[in-house]
Amino acid sequence: ACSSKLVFSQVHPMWQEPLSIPGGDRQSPIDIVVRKSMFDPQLRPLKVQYDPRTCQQIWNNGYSFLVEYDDTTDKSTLKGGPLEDQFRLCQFHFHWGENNAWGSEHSIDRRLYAAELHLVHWNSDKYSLFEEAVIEENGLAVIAVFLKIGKRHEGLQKLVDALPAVRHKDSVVEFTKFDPACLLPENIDDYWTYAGSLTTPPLTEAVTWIVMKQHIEVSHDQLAVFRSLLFTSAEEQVQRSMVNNFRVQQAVKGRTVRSSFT
Ligand SMILES: C[C@H](CNC(=O)c1ccc(S(N)(=O)=O)cc1)Cn1ccc2ccccc21
Ligand SMILES: [Zn+2]
Repeated sequence: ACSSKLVFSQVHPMWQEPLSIPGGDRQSPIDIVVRKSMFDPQLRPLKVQYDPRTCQQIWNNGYSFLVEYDDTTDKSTLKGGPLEDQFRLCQFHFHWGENNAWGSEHSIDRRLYAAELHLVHWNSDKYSLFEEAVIEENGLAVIAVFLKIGKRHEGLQKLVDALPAVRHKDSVVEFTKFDPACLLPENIDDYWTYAGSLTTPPLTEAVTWIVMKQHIEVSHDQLAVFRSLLFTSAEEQVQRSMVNNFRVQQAVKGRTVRSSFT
């Protein structure tokens, strides 16, 4: 689905930032300054209901690898938290660095993590397709979870084992019965939320971001397999490792980041 043309510079950041962005006052990612975030007692607990049977395939689209879900019915849904409507899971993907020192898109008081998981949902109460929702300001909700290097993540291993099959851009492999809830931290009640955008083109300002306070741990070797993926397709002469596929941080521009916890 991501047909947008990306322009790569030799050194990261991964793509040429466009000269102007529609609106441009609610871009993502950002640094979350904890002491400037506002506790909002009206934020409710998140309600996550994922059905592993809706898992379909893994796809290397040249900027990350996506695990895609059947979003033609309300089987894997997200509601509650800052959300007024019900949202449908359509895919999840990650962003990571060339080493463990950086790789996440968001940061907490400037602290970067080795990688960041994005679970992408669209507003199925208001729209009938992802493509419609992606251009609307209340169209998308993305849960972000930081990955820290530590103990091996058993649930992630099934995904890691499938990655060599999608090494090159545009490769797809069947991938079923994966429950993305296994990638969430134990505590999903503590999060920050703010109004933002997609972090890759078309950078549309359609995303309600929900950034988890608690990270998950993955092993060094598991993350190393992410770095064995390639940005380039099998035909290209020069192969380039898929690393540093994160966007540079954007100005907060007067936005308020709310927290669900004190
Ligand atoms: C957006 C879509 C491709 N991009 C995404 O789906 C996407 C999802 C999440 C993130 S992140 N990292 O913020 O979580 C980034 C990109 C394709 N597509 C659909 C309609 C459409 C119109 C113009 C160009 C591309 C278009
Ligand atoms: Zn992302």
